[in-house]
Amino acid sequence: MAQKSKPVPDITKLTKPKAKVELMRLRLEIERHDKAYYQDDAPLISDADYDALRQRLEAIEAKFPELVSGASPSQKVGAAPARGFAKVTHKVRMLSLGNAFSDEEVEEFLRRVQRFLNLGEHELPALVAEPKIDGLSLSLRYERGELVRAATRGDGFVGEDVTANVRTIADIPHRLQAASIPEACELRGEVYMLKSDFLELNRKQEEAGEAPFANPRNSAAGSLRQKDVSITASRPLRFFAYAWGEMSNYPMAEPTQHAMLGWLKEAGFVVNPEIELCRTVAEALAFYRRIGEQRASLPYDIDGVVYKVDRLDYQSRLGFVSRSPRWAIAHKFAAEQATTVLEKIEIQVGRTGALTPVARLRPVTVGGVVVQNATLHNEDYIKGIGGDGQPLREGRDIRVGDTVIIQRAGDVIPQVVDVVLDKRPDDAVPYSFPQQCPVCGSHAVREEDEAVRRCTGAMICPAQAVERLKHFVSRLAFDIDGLGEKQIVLFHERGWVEEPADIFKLQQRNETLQLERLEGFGETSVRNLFAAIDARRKIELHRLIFALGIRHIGEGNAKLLARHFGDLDSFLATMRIAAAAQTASGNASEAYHELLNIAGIGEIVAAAVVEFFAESRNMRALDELLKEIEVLPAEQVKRDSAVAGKTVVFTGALTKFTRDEAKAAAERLGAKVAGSVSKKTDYVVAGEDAGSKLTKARELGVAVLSEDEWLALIGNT
Ligand SMILES: NC(=O)c1ccc[n+]([C@@H]2O[C@H](COP(=O)([O-])OP(=O)(O)OC[C@H]3O[C@@H](n4cnc5c(N)ncnc54)[C@H](O)[C@@H]3O)[C@@H](O)[C@H]2O)c1
Ligand SMILES: [Zn+2]
Repeated sequence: MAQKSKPVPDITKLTKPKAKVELMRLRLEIERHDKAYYQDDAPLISDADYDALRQRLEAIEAKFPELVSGASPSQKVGAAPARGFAKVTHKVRMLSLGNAFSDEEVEEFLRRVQRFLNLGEHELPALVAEPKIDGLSLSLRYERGELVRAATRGDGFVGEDVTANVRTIADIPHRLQAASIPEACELRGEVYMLKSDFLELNRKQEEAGEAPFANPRNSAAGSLRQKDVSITASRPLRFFAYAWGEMSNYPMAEPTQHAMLGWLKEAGFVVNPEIELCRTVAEALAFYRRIGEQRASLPYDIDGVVYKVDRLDYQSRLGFVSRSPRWAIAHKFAAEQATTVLEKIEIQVGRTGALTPVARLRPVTVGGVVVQNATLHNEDYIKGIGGDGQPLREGRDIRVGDTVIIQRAGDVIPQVVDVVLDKRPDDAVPYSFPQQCPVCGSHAVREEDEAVRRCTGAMICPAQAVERLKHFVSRLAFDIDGLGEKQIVLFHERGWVEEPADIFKLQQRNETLQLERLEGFGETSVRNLFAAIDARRKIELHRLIFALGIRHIGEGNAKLLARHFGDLDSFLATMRIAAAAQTASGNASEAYHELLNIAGIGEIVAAAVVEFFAESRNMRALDELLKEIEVLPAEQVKRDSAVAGKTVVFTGALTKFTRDEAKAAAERLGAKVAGSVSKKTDYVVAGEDAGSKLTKARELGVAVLSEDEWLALIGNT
């Protein structure tokens, strides 16, 4: 069923120049999705939509083979290793797999194999049929039986070094067990996560306020590719072994795919228990159907079946073409779909204020699972507009009462993919997306080029409250000793702190609240907490601005605003004028232009600031807060200091001051503090054990100062 159709040029009518342009467009789009999927573990589209892009590219290349270049996605595997990982060059390249979507394509694959090997029409090579696990492939190098290195596939040539992470996976032996062990071997397979473990992990992620993963595959990839190994260790990763790369010698006289699987098991690996050796195409296809029926009830996600020629001598004769072996093929499953009625559209407000539409469905079974809710992504998706502004579903919109097609494709979260127009009730009306947050009533806005509409009630929206309050007390904001995330969650749960001003009213209300009665809060700690809160009743302007939780206002922008306006009154006065002049089509006030003219503040940031102040609910909460605190004017930057206008990088362990102090002092003197060394850097201040930044500074000839030299330079000895 066509789930998505864009007005893309018809392939049969493409001229060569047009095809060239279209190939370029597809290549860029596929590369963008490859990066999101392989490097960031956060796909932007479903696998089915991604596969459709690739199929289109391949169809055009088949028509114009002379346009195939080495840069085409049809010639490449995965994506280059992400930054931050050491690189490992694979001794034997790691490949992808060709795809078959029908029985005919599988039969065609076998005929190709027979022709290539010069076999007779009835001489069918045996095939090993394996479930295609939806995880990420991993290569494990063993020397004299010891695990020495583990790497991801990367772009097939070079992968990411994940040795330390892999040592935390129980399914992967540190030492091989088998009777016969090659001197050196590289064993391969799939890292994956059980569906149940994935759901549990996502539940915990949500509780901790982290973004949930889209599906078990991304969750496994994201968990393995962690710089902090203890995070990997805490994730329930598993591994199926099914392949190998370099083998100094085979552990058996007549190696075959199935014998090697037996040996992998003997060596201590988990081998998938469903795998079967098939003698005929009929047997292979029967395996595909059986596994297809079991798919929903298997504890892990699979997206097809892989058939591999069993004899290894055949495998090596067959070799590979561009990105996949000739001796294997992946027979993919269709996405699981079902039809049901959309009963209601509800809007959920996320912790960051994003309004997400969710379809409430008449319950229906999709691939063995009862589905009652499905995502509708965003406002445009409901209207029938895609991320690129082009029509989706030929422009069909989605309405309450519609009969809809829903799909689960590798993704655990089902989605509504299409509408059956013939069944649309006569009285169905286009859905109108709320312009107000359903939780707090604040106006909700969409930024230019953003699909998401967000609640602007940053200071008061209950859906966002906990996140905002945590932000309010965070280190760069109010930074109150003894009032961390844990206490905020607790106070919020009890209804004691709903908005920032409440924090400053705790002491006054304590006769009724009686904080000292809470577990873990003695009299002393409560007294200390109140003292710490009092100490923050005087706060610098930039900390206050940062603490408000305005979208796009991080520490840097908060400082720009604070320095520009100098004190709270002039900041607020300008904001009020700008907010009053805010209209749907823009803002013509001088106040808004003043904001825009601040170096470093762009349109998106300026608009977000004004939206915040245009919401009266925020203003009320801010006024409440201001009754409790005194805001100190911004320290004026010295323009005549020795380091004014210079760019400084601090590196290594500093002993005379903390990083934050160093940064604040430098900025007060008009210097810019950067995170990395470049030609534009004026000074590198190196503490103890300074590493690559120091090396880079020397290479580039940037002045390197000790802490004392720095203090002397800024006249602070
Ligand atoms: N949604 C997106 O944006 C997006 C982007 C990129 C890729 N993808 C998805 O990723 C997949 C393409 O990735 P690919 O190039 O790795 O190809 P592939 O997943 O189709 O096939 C190759 C991979 O299959 C895996 N595999 C699992 N079980 C196996 C077995 N028993 N034997 C051999 N291999 C087995 C291996 O990891 C191997 O690398 C597609 O499903 C595609 O939809 C999605
Ligand atoms: Zn809200």
